[in-house]
Amino acid sequence: MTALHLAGVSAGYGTSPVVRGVSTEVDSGGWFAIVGPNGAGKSTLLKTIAGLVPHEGEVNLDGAPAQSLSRKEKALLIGYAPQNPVLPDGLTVTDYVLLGRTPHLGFLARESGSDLSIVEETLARLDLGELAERKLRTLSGGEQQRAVLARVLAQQTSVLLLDEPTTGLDIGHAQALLERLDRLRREDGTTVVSTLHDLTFAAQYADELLLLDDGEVAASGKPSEVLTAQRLRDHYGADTEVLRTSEGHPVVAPVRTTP
Ligand SMILES: Nc1ncnc2c1ncn2[C@@H]1O[C@H](COP(=O)(O)OP(=O)(O)OP(=O)(O)O)[C@@H](O)[C@H]1O
Repeated sequence: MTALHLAGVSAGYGTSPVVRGVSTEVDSGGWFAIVGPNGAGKSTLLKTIAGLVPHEGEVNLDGAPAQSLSRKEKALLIGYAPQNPVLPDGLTVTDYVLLGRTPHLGFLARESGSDLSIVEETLARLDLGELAERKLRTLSGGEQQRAVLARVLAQQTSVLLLDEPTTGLDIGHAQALLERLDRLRREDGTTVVSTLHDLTFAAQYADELLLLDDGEVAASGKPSEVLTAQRLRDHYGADTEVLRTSEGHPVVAPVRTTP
């Protein structure tokens, strides 16, 4: 089943669109990574899917045009974690992650014991259990990033839109998070759409990559097809070698050009 369908999507902030003519499909339970150089329009495309930037063309979620869904319907379907979220710094980690349960509550209803256990379990999974009662503003950058992802995971949506989810995370926490997302899609059929600067991580976890450059699709397909040294030179201006792991996944290694 198709979780996300884009046809001829153009979007931006003013009169001239930042993203132009993007068409693609993402299967339910798939992992789709949007990659590309700084300013290519990756975050804009993700915000467009989340309904935060006006667009032309078709954005369909689970077969329904995104514009036809109410705010609540969208919040039950899509969890969106922005790249630089504004954090309400007076809140504790637990209270903040509980906000992810809001779409599941009835009008004026308070969170139930089951909402609290979902939050507790999510915090434990993201290695935040010991920080549960800490104020958000006292957390390190990587801990805050994990709290933002915990809020989105606690929302328990079928589609996750994650803007650079591994930014600020050390290699171990980044890997643990990506593994967690991978398990979610395998066990619950959650669809993951993420931007990722780390192309080696993108190649390990995503089954499809969309390479954006200057707002347009420069290439799309399996990571091993998209990630070539020539493309990385053409679109990032980077000198790289594309190596392979023992399992055959591409590893993008930057190569020093000066002697
Ligand atoms: N709110 C905004 N108003 C006006 N222009 C914006 C806004 N947000 C982004 N842009 C512009 O749109 C273009 C694409 O930005 P976007 O954040 O989508 O790129 P990106 O590929 O996610 O970049 P990065 O890798 O640096 O995070 C950039 O030129 C940026 O300056």
